[in-house]
Amino acid sequence: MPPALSSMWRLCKLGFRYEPRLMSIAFGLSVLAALPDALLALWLKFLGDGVIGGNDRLIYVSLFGLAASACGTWFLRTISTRVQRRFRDRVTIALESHVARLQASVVTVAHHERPDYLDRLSVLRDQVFVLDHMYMSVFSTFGWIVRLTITIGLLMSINPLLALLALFALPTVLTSSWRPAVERQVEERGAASARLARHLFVLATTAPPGKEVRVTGIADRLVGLRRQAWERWHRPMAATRWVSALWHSLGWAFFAAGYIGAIVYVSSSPTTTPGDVLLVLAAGARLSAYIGATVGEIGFLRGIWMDGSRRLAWLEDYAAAQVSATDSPAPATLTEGIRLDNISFAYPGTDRLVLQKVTLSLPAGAIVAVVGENGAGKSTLVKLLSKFYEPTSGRVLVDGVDLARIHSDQWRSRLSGAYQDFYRFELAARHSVGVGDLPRLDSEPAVVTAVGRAGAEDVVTQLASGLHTQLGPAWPHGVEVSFGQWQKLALARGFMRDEPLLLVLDEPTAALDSETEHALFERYAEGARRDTGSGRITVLVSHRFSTVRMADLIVVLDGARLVEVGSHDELMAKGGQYADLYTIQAAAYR
Ligand SMILES: Nc1ncnc2c1ncn2[C@@H]1O[C@H](COP(=O)(O)OP(=O)(O)OP(=O)(O)O)[C@@H](O)[C@H]1O
Repeated sequence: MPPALSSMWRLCKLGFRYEPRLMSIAFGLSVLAALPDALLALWLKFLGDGVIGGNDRLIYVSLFGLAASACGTWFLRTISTRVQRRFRDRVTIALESHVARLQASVVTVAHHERPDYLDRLSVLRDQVFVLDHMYMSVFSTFGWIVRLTITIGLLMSINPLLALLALFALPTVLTSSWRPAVERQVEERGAASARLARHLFVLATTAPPGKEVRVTGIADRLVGLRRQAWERWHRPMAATRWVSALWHSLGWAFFAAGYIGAIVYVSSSPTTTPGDVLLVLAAGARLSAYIGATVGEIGFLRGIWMDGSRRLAWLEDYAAAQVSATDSPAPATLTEGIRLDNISFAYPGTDRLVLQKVTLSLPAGAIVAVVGENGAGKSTLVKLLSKFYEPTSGRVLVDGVDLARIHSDQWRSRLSGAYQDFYRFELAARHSVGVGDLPRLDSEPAVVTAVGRAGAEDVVTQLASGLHTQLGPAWPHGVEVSFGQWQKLALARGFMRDEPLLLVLDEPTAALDSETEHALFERYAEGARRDTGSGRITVLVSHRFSTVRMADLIVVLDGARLVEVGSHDELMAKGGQYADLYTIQAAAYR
């Protein structure tokens, strides 16, 4: 089966899995609704022959048929529309949840960071809300095919040669199935420009970048850049659509010629009855309408819905391919620690190594600080430890077991993290913190403890309803808090789990002043050293040496390589890169 058809078939099966009964009824009704409509030409033939030949029985049969067709069409269409609406509502929710679940199930974060994947995902995100139309399109296409078959059968009952009329419609079928595919290719080629145009629009019109947009006076430039990006997408699209319109017109002109020829041919035959001519006129006219509708529906199917289903199938396959073979459970405690064994890493889709041959032991129970210039690879190291990516070469060993073999979900449930680019969960404050440990989302004592660990009590005290305050001004009774306050709440979220094996703190307090950060980590380090049961390793990325110096082990990265490892005293005594950086920063604070 061609890939587009097989992905559409997968989407049909998905709809059937979620809504088997509604889908079957909606499909059945669509096909049934085709019958009375298609038989109209036959009733007209009976009427014509009955009137001309004075045959009352034929007249009554035709009148009854016409009435039944009209009522049947109306009745079936009304019920079918209602059932379809219900099916579409329900299947849309099911598909949205399916896409959201699939995205979240991908164990790596490459699909959120690679431009080529982002383009596919952005188109899929837009399309998922309209994928329900695909089912309607498939049902309608079947309905139109039933109409077409009956109509061609009726024409052939007058003269088998009239079946050739359908051949005249072939060019329209071809253009309608080929052109949308070409249009989609052009659209996909321009997807990066379309995404840029949308991004620039958001940049120019939303609140977060608002201040900098005004201070820098960049608004006009953004508008200009957006226009250019939009035109880069739109110009080739518009040209492609013009060419499509031209091909469609030529196709239809060819069919019109065949239709006129058929009427002339039938009318000139001596055996033809007036009813036959009426049938050819009605059925021929309907044939063009049916072919137009079938072709239009197939065009839509190919252009939008098949394409959407192909993207969905891609996401399903991608998510499935990311499920690596894991056969080891995550350990309950760490005894030895984590070892990076000759790790090198390049981000997927690139070939520049951002970590090169890093070998390093993080002992169980240790607090490890990672320092280095911007872009040295600190966050990347954290991502590898979190299993957001697999190393390009080398291994991460957790108590001697390759992290690649440890079940990703289990490993994540043993992790905690707070990041510089934290997310603002606009929920009630207690939930915004509580999502850090979902099973205890509603446990207020657990949230209060986490808030205490992060030194965020002052943030909560200032909220009108304390932990019950809704965060985010866009929500009813929602309040805005400062960036630093958001960051403290994010840190509290990272501290929600009581016994993580690995706690990663990737510049989580960059918005706090250095004394507050220092006091916070001093308190944290004391607590962590007392609690030696789980063997928890804390990895802290920071540019502040006053905080870094209290770590048990300091790792210095420079240009993707590990250059120094040791305690503060050891590294100072060595007089290397760490000692230089520490001395410069200490002098600046003096
Ligand atoms: N998703 C990505 N795709 C491709 N390259 C990336 C990606 N993320 C980071 N990089 C590159 O990897 C290198 C290391 O980045 P990383 O974020 O690990 O540095 P860092 O030491 O944490 O820097 P900083 O102190 O500025 O946070 C950088 O050169 C960066 O450009």
